[in-house]
Amino acid sequence: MKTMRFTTAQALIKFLNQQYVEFDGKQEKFVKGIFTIFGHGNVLGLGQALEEDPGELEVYQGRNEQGMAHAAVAFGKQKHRKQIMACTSSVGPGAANMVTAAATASANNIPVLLLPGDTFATRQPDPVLQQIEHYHDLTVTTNDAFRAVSKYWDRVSRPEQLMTAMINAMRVLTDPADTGAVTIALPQDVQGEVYDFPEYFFKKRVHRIERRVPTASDLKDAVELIKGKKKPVIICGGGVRYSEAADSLKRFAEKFNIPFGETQAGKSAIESTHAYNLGGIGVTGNLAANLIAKEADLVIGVGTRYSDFTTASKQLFQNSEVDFLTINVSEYHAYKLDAVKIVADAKLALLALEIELEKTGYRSGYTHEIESAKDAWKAELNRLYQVRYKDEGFKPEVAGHLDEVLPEFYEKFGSCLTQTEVIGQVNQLIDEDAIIVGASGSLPGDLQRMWESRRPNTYHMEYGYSCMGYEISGALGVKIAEPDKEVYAMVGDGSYLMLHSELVTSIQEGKKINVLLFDNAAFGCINNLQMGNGMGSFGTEFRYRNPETGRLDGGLMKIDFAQSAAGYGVKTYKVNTLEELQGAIEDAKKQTVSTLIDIKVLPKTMTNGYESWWHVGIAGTSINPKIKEAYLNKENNLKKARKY
Ligand SMILES: Cc1ncc(C[n+]2csc(CCOP(=O)(O)OP(=O)(O)O)c2C)c(N)n1
Ligand SMILES: O=C1C[C@@H](O)[C@H](O)[C@@H](O)C1=O
Ligand SMILES: [Mg+2]
Repeated sequence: MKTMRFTTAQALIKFLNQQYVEFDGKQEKFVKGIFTIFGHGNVLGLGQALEEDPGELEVYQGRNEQGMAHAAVAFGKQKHRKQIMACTSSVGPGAANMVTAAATASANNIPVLLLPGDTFATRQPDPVLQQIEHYHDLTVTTNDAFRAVSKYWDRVSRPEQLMTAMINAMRVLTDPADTGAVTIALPQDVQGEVYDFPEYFFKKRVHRIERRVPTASDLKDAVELIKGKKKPVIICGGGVRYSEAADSLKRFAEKFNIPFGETQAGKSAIESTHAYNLGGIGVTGNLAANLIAKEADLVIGVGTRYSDFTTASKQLFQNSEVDFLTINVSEYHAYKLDAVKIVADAKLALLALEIELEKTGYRSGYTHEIESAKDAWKAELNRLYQVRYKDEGFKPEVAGHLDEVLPEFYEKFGSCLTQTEVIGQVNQLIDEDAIIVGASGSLPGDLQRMWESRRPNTYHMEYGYSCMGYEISGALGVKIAEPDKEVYAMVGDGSYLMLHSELVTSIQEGKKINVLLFDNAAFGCINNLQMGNGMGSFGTEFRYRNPETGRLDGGLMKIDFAQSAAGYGVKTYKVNTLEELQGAIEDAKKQTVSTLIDIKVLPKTMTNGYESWWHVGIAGTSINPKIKEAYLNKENNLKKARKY
């Protein structure tokens, strides 16, 4: 047996360079690059290996481990899981910082390879700097925290373990039904230990991403179910994008006269103008999709996990005859809601189902309903585009909570922009093929409802974990994936403050991203949530501590985000009017460096719900009658919801 003498870290880098995926006959390198933040836990092992011979891996320098790992997740998502980035961190806090991003990857089923440094396998110098000593179990380290958020977890305590660890890592990363974060913990001494690896470990490996074929019996059951239904609705989930099944779904919808709603992950698989595209569905869905869903007698979920946001906590579908048909490559998701299942790749399943259903001459019973629902939403959308603060009798979309704050905000910030008019303008002004990136706050709701995707795969929303701080990191990852397109991070002030460190990395790399920062001086959506359920405004507006009350009910905090980002070398703009917004977006397009547009938007001017409900934990008893009322309301809605 021929062997090659390498350290564990050198062998790992050599191995990663030899991994390919094949999808529909097309081969591509699987690992594009690696984000690094070096510390004592990885610099002399993995760092040395990368300095000596990175192969074709592009080596990036992150700013915050969570940020860089989120950039890697966004890269994998935008690449539809056909190519990934790896991330290496030091031991202890560097590793812990990646745990959140691992969770984001696993919640969204997006592949990412995380390589945190670990404490010494030999234990000789213990406790090393940043080691937590668990007196009851010396094998437990910070990296065990990744177990709860990874789809595969391993610790390489001897160099030869690297081989089985990495083969399993690749198995999970390339499995469409079970992909997510893969964490391989690397003790710092082991990274530098030498071993004679068999040459065959480094041979080129091609991992075929198989399209699972639907079975004849699954198809038969599905056809039987559909045949008896008059008002089916399709849910277009993220699986449609990952399986590249958009054309098949379009044809299926057209042929059988079946409308479809979009989840956050599925949105922009098909352009918004398509006659059967109802737009966003669920808690953050629009009027058209939710009206049709309410009446539907069959829900056909394609590549969806049926999250609470998609099903409005299982209360959206009110037709007493409603049944579920699920097409999903994952058996786990297919089993939900007692659905009739086709456990298969979305594209193959839709193609096969089309053939079988066509034989029956099936066509749904819709006549004018799809068009009427779309027209009603179009009229509402036009109204939202034109919500102007200065109009007489102005009432914000989320009215009756903090109406008095609007004049206060206007006076202090000098802006009378509403969030819905800004979104409308941005939608018109940016290029058709530009990609928007979002994750948290009120924007995902507004965008799922209001955003018109003109080109496929231009809507990138992380709403499996809805992790604040993803937006800017994610925009960097998307830009690395699609360098020729303009990328816009759509971010609230709260989320921007939580994490925007990779904005500096975008400057360093010359990877231009555009930040559209919606500053409403609040954790706005959470303020809506608490006040909408009977609470007061508590801990969610950005106000100074008031010495008179001792509470956070002083004046609003006005932050000059543009000025802070300018210090990084970002081209910035301050926007208080629609004219300024237009000018800023046009100018930003001409820039080669990253840009940030600091947009002051009036609180409470985001969209409100349409025909939907969200099950949230409300206090069962309180001295506040409004909370009692909210609790009763919850109980009533719960009666209308499926139990599981
Ligand atoms: C990491 C993380 N922490 C907490 C939350 C809970 N959370 C969701 S939205 C939100 C406030 C977002 O505020 P902002 O970004 O300003 O958006 P807005 O709702 O004001 O539009 C919070 C705290 C979260 N989603 N992610
Ligand atoms: O708690 C939350 C409420 C949602 O409205 C928001 O979009 C999301 O970020 C979140 O975490
Ligand atoms: Mg905010």
